[in-house]
Amino acid sequence: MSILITGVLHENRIQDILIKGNHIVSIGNLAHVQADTCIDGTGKAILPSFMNGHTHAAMTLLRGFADDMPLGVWLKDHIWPIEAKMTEEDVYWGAKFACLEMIRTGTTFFADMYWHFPGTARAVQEMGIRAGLSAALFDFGDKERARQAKDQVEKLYEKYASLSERIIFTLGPHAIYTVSKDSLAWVAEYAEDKDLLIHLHVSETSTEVENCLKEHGMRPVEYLDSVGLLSPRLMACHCVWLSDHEMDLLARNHVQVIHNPASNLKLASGTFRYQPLADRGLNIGLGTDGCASNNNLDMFEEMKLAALLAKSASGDATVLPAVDAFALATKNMAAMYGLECGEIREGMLADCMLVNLNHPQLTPGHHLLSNVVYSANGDCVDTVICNGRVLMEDGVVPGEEEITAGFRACVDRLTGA
Ligand SMILES: CSC[C@H]1O[C@@H](n2cnc3c(O)ncnc32)[C@H](O)[C@@H]1O
Ligand SMILES: [Zn+2]
Repeated sequence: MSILITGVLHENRIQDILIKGNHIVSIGNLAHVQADTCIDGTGKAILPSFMNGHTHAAMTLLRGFADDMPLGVWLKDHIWPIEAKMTEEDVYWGAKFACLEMIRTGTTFFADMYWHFPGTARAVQEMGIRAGLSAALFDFGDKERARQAKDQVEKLYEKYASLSERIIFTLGPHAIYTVSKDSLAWVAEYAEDKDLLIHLHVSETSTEVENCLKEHGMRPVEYLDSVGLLSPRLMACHCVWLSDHEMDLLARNHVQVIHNPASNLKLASGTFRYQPLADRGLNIGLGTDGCASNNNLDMFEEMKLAALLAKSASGDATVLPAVDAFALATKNMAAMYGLECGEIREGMLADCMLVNLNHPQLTPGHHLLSNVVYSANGDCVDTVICNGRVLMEDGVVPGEEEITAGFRACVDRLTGA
């Protein structure tokens, strides 16, 4: 199958783009080329689609369910009790609805950590999107729970590690306060053995640091180092409360960091220090976190918040310029997952979006990436392609009504409405 996008803005020039199979094969004047599908790119710009580095997709079910409280209370008193009632079917519809929102707002990859892994995997398969799905692991220090959790991870690995070219299987130990030292060490070994990435919440709140100091006599990143978890395999989410020594440890071990600006702000977790981490050469990506702490999956908003926070935290308006904020959501994430996407170039995977240049928030067009980062939102996205397949054209995602109905039915059942 081939797709020809004609007359689209790419790197300040009007060009044609040819996609064959799942790759971008040619960029230039392609007036002579025939393709199975033709998309008129007039008045549009092509950009790499976004990659959401940390979310819990099915938490769309809990959007607006518990707001305006700190992480500990939010998780223990509100989120975990209702999550305990969720079925695989709920997670499937929650994740499908999340995929719909992501596609509509220009995202074609998400890194997920959630319960009922098969539900999310099924949604990803059906929606045509790409994902890094982590097998969640919790044991709360209980030996029997740890045994069961590891068993479950191994079973999921057997079934999903090579199931689909669009799913990357990863490990998801939740956090140092919910996973025992033995299980964290097991995760490090298993990841090495099976060549897997690890997705973990790290140093999200000051309480996490205080408790770690009390229990282990060291700070969270030092503790992770002692357990053997620091390596380029680790995608450390949040990373809000880091000492200089912890930043050095992350850099020395080439750990990858995911910034979650909206969630950190909403839960008042603290301020991510972008510049000191960037100065150390760390690869930094961007994520929304789940819909119960954001409360949407729009990566445009996330880029803007990341840029504004970095400037404010450093007192320097030159920090995290638009082009770098865009990289957080695209090519930095692609590097993290070893995917050849995140840029529009010949030979790259055909994961891309067309934005509507006539949208007021992209007008006037002095500088496209400035507009994309500081002005636009998901509403500016017109067309989305993932792995060479059109998932949305002219703002239409096929099957949207059915997905919304299935999703609403789950929310009603879950909340007894
Ligand atoms: C094992 S499934 C993931 C688990 O994480 C919870 N969660 C969502 N957002 C956060 C956050 O910001 N910090 C810690 N844990 C979070 C989610 O509700 C699931 O229970
Ligand atoms: Zn999270």
